[in-house]
Amino acid sequence: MTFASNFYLFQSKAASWRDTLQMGTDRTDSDKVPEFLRSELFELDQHIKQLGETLMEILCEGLGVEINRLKNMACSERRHLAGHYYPYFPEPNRTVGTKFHTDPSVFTILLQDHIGGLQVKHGEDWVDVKPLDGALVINIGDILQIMSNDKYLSVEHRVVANSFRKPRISIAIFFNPGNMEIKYGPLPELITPPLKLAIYKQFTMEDFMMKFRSKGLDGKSSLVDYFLL
Ligand SMILES: O=C(O)CCC(=O)C(=O)O
Ligand SMILES: [Fe+2]
Repeated sequence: MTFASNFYLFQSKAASWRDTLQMGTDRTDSDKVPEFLRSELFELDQHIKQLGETLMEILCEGLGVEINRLKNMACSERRHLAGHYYPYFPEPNRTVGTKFHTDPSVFTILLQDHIGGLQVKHGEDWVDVKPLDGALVINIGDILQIMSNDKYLSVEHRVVANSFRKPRISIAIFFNPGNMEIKYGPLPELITPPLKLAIYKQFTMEDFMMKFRSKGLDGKSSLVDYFLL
């Protein structure tokens, strides 16, 4: 479990105006998770896992691959929660809530409250993702972009600094692959030369995490670019 107010506070040009509490929700038995919230977190995680796996089936259907393909590659096995708290900031043009980035995950399930501030890049424009009561936002992440060989593209997004007089709260749950032994990359059944060639190389999650840590939270993925063939 970690608590931080920036991705890399000392390397970033601007500090993100937020505090973030992060924890792996697939390891709620760990003594790193305070005992008083272990059972609630476990219950939340069961629901999230089920929802994530249903989404994976739908995404596999969209790709035209066997519906359990992503699940069988352990894509629902690592679940990581980030609880963000964006305090009121009186000069919203001077910094951001969360700098623009794509999520490195397979995908992310995001719950935002009614304050708003999340934006996605559409062409050259930033478009507000307006809060909708009871709705969850699903962000495609870099790993799914690579596994789908660019059929699904990871979404560039950011959060503007919160100029409302109340704090904004959001909860993101990242789904990450959990198998450290196998290689990830474009699913072979999507590659049918000479018409469809693989765009990315195969890599282990260790390679991927090493690259992610060295890159930081910075713009549209040099992370996916790094794995281009
Ligand atoms: O706070 C939000 O709405 C988005 C947070 C986010 O993009 C992230 O945690 O990766
Ligand atoms: Fe994100």
